Amino acid sequence: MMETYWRKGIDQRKAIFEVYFRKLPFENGYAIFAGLQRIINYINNLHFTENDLEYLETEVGYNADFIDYLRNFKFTATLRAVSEGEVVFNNEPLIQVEGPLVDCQLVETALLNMVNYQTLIATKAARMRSVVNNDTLLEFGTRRAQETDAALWGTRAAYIGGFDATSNVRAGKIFGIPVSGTHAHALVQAYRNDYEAFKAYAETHRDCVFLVDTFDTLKSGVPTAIRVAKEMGDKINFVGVRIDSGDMAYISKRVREQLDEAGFTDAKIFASNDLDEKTITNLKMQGAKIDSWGVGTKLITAFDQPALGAVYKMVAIEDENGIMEDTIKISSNAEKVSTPGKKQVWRITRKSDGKSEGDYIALWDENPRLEKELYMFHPQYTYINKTLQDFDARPILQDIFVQGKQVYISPTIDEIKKYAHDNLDSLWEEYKRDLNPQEYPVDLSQKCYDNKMKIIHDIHGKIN
Ligand SMILES: Nc1ncnc2c1ncn2[C@@H]1O[C@H](COP(=O)(O)OP(=O)(O)OP(=O)(O)O)[C@@H](O)[C@H]1O
Ligand SMILES: O=P(O)(O)OC[C@H]1O[C@H](OP(=O)(O)OP(=O)(O)O)[C@H](O)[C@@H]1O
Ligand SMILES: O=C(O)c1cccnc1
Repeated sequence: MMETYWRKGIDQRKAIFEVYFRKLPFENGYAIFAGLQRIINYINNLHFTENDLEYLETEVGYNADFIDYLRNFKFTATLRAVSEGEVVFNNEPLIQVEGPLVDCQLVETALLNMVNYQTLIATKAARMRSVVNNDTLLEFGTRRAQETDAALWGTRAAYIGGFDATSNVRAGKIFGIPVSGTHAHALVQAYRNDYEAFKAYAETHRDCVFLVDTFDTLKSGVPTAIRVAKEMGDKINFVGVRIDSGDMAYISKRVREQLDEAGFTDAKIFASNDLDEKTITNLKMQGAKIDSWGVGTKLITAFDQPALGAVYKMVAIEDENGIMEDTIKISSNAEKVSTPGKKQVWRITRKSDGKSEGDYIALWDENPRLEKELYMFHPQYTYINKTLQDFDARPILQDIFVQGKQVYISPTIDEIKKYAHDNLDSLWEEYKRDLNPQEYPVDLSQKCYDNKMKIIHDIHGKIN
């Protein structure tokens, strides 16, 4: 496509594309946006190396003149995005790329790749956070992730979404995420009995969590952990024990009793084994005495919904006279019809308590802050509507790159995590429950809606 645009002389025409997804993942009421930092790294490093060019010329078969064009390629578009940790919804622009058509086109798949995966994992993590309240959540997924890149960036997204720490030390190093972990069954198997294994571990570690289910949790694992903790006394910090199999409600209650009877009332019980938000909720309902949850496979692979369907759609293009024209993709499926025009997403909240009223998607030249009253209506079922007074409107798309230059200063990972947490606070509980949440209003301004209808009408007229 780049070559076509270039040979036909439209590569430098101005275009605008927007990224959005049509359906919230996991039947959740919201998503947590993540992926921007990787996009920033990608755009900052976007160029064709001599090695790339040689491959494109000799193996893929591009002509030398196009190869020269690619050699000189520099990303000069403007990219706007919502912040990482922002609570976001379906059918609203999350990223907007505005600039030469060829630049916008090149980045499509990379942007979608990064946003789709990381937003999915941050959202899954937030669902888990919502069911554990203040318990500790540990990310244990690297061994099951779809390869090492996903483990790293998935861990970062999980931390943004509400996990406390990770067993991926590289992710800890690169992103500044706390690292935490226990030990595996192999350590106990290497010594062939719990006592020698725990003792060896205790002699080489200060903070100790013993894995107690290798042979028999209640008859050997826990009593042995207690014995070693007593023998080592102040030489170690006996953090607790981990259980990784069996009926975790029943076992955790018995483990709690054993620890308490031995005087270790502060010792924590860690649990792992195929956990997700459903199992955790169920274990809590059964009164399981678990303080820390180690979650791997079902988090890092977004097990129950392994893909978020974000798309990249052109919303405006410069015509041969240099005039920007809004453009649309029409479909017989109403959900798949794109919304034309360059847009901003305004988060509307009540002035009195900062609580969410909905998102208001308006054309770029509109400013709902100037309105005394805001009329909001459902973009499909237009009879569902409300008129607001005393509202605040916050534009959530912000400049990240302006004409190819980064203007955005990335927050720290802990600022992003806190942002996600605070953002969720402004959302009503009805949108946050993990089962059958209310639909959050994502509405079009009247002008944006009329523009879309007019363009659909004009196109149908032309075809007919
Ligand atoms: N009380 C419980 N209520 C509901 N689910 C539970 C309960 N206890 C454990 N589970 C879940 O049931 C599943 C048990 O899986 P599975 O039978 O493979 O494990 P296991 O036999 O206990 O251990 P192993 O990993 O050694 O095979 C896990 O997903 C676990 O999280
Ligand atoms: O269950 P997950 O949520 O993926 O959490 C990570 C799992 O990884 C480890 O198991 P391991 O790879 O040793 O295999 P196991 O299932 O046989 O214990 C650990 O003991 C957890 O059970
Ligand atoms: O116990 C742990 O620390 C652990 C287990 C599995 C995967 N990652 C970490």
